[in-house]
Amino acid sequence: MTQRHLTPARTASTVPAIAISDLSKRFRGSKGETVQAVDGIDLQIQPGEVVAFLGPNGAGKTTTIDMILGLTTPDSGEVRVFGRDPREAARAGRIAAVMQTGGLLDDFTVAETVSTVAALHGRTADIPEVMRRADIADLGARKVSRCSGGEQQRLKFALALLPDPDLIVLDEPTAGMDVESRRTFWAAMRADAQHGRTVLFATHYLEEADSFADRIVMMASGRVVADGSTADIRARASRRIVSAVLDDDAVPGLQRVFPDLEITERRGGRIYLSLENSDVLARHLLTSTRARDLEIASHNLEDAFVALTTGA
Ligand SMILES: Nc1ncnc2c1ncn2[C@@H]1O[C@H](COP(=O)(O)OP(=O)(O)OP(=O)(O)O)[C@@H](O)[C@H]1O
Repeated sequence: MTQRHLTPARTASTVPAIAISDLSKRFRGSKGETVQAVDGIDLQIQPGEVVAFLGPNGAGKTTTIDMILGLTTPDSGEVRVFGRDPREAARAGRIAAVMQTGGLLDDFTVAETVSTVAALHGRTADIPEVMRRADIADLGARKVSRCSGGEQQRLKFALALLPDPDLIVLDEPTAGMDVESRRTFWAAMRADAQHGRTVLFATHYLEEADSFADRIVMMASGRVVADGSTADIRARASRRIVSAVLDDDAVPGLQRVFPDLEITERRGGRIYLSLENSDVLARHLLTSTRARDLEIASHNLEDAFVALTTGA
């Protein structure tokens, strides 16, 4: 008997898992106004990366994900998934999604749900392994309606694994779950990603992005406001913020001296600045500019997130 097994390790490929160029999408708001949900983003995700899309409500994460899945058509720009049109990639079983809501039938048991979808994909031989990977092997007899939110999401994760996709996209898969369920969900997902599957997930939780992603892409107001390895973003977040009362006309000079300088905020005549070496910046401000009332404050991850995503 021939059986297809879930691929244990994927071969490296030079084609990006996701290639997004100058992607935009507008909607008509409830009062007839134009909402620029996604505003010209560029992004490449390589095979095997585990990437978190992090951003506040309305940042454009879901709209971007919908375009990656081929559920929404861009107004302009392009999305390619493994070099193909997203719908073609989905038809070829290369991409699967775990969405926040919907998609399950309450009256089915967990096992019935998995077998029905497995039959559709011709993958019934993989059922035990998929259930084990999604950590639902002990829940087979339970009705979907009796499963907790976390168990239902793990079931959806199992269904997403059935076509053995190269890319899994999860849109806030743990929204509303308690800490323990979130941990179990991500442990299952993380173990699976170690086999080389590419994973893109949207989340509001910094801590989740930090624990489970190799790379964080922060979105705000339809734009990518930060993109780096989890370690980079953490380093940026742990930078100190130097603030001072400073005349506006001194700012261009500062930017010439420190090309990497970030202006994180201007409030009440005070300017808030971030540079990798805050000592050098503070010394320069005090000795070479008319800056006064200088303060240096440390920046936690939450503050960094707010500073980066408010587009300051
Ligand atoms: N179908 C639609 N019609 C009108 N406006 C929409 C539609 N879909 C999204 N928007 C708007 O586009 C913007 C981006 O929404 P999107 O859902 O992509 O953000 P998000 O980052 O996923 O937010 P959340 O974390 O709340 O899910 C928001 O202002 C939203 O109200």
